[in-house]
Amino acid sequence: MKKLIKSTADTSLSFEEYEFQFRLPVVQMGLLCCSIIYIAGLPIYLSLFPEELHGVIFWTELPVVMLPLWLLTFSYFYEVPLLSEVRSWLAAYVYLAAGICHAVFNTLNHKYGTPMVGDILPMIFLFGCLFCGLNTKQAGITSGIIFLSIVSATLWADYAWPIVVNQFAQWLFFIAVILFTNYQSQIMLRKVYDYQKELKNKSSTDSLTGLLNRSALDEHFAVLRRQSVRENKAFCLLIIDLDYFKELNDGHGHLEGDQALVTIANILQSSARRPLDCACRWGGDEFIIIFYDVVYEDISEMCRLIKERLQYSAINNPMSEFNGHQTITIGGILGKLGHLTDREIINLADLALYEAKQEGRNTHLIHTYNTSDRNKLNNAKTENNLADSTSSASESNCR
Ligand SMILES: Nc1nc2c(ncn2[C@@H]2O[C@H](COP(=O)(O)OP(=O)(O)OP(=O)(O)O)[C@@H](O)[C@H]2O)c(=O)[nH]1
Repeated sequence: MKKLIKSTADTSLSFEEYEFQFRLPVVQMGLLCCSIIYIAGLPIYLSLFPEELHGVIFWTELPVVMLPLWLLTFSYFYEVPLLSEVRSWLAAYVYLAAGICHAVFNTLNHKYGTPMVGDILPMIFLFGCLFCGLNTKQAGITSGIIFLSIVSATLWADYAWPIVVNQFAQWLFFIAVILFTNYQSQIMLRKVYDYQKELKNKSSTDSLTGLLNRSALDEHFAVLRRQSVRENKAFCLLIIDLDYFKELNDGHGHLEGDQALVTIANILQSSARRPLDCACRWGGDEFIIIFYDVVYEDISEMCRLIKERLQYSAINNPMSEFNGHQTITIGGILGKLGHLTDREIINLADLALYEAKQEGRNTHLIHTYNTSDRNKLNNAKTENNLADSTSSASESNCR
């Protein structure tokens, strides 16, 4: 059996999971205390009222409250196969059962002189609403039912009115304070969660283009490589470099240069659509895009589409030989790359980019990687470009 994670909550989780992780130590402590009190109280109670070993109170509380409580406590310390929703409903049930048993038995005690069961209700309220991590709605409904059972039992027991009023005021006070605290803690957690998420987004994206930055790419790489090894699937990493970008900056100014970077970033972002695909700004005028579970033909077509879309966006570059349009050069590596390091994969793509630049701009070159030889690149495939058959400059670039 594996112990439940106790580390600080992580914002990649959903809010419900985050809340569960965050409250876990408090819930565990609350449940442990309640379980110990029930266990420790048992011999004391039985030594005071030995006849109860055959009595209704003991034999009702044991299966109805104590065993579920111990099971619940156990499930919060160890990863037993309980769905989190089932665990939450079990908590609501234990709270209800403990509260109703308390109301009924204390009333029986008053009316018929049965043995006392101890005044632990305030603690039960605490454990049910706060420590068991019931959400505010569950806590409100269960507390309301317990309160009604106390009202009915107290009225049925014919307590004197001042006692009844005093008791109701106490329970109402407890319920109000605890529900309010529960609600506030939920709101506070939500704010912390949103804030952490925003911080994480800011620290993982490039402020100019909104694409992932290098550190986010590292995280993505780790997931991607694991998945690629597990599923024995290929993926492709492309490095995209703007051609003569320095000249665009010099000719049209840095603001226009920035706009060109945003345009290409948008094109790349909309090309990486599946969950394990990702687009990232690698730095300066270089971008990385990853496609998971693809074959050479898909990638080749994707490169063609990206270049075509860039051409339609009509960014002008004074140095361009292609109708004055800004162009890009792409180098990539495709294969079952999961066993390589991030650095090795990027170096292989960089090598392809370098070779593509040597051939001339506005091209793409994708190497395919053979897993049988880590040091050898096979089947180098060079492709060409820009499908601008009307441009003589483009034609001269075809190989
Ligand atoms: N506008 C703008 N320019 C940037 C940014 N980051 C880097 N650059 C510029 O990008 C240019 C990159 O120049 P180089 O690495 O020489 O590349 P290049 O001019 O595209 O030449 P080739 O890649 O060989 O075609 C430099 O002039 C940088 O100043 C940015 O965030 N905004």
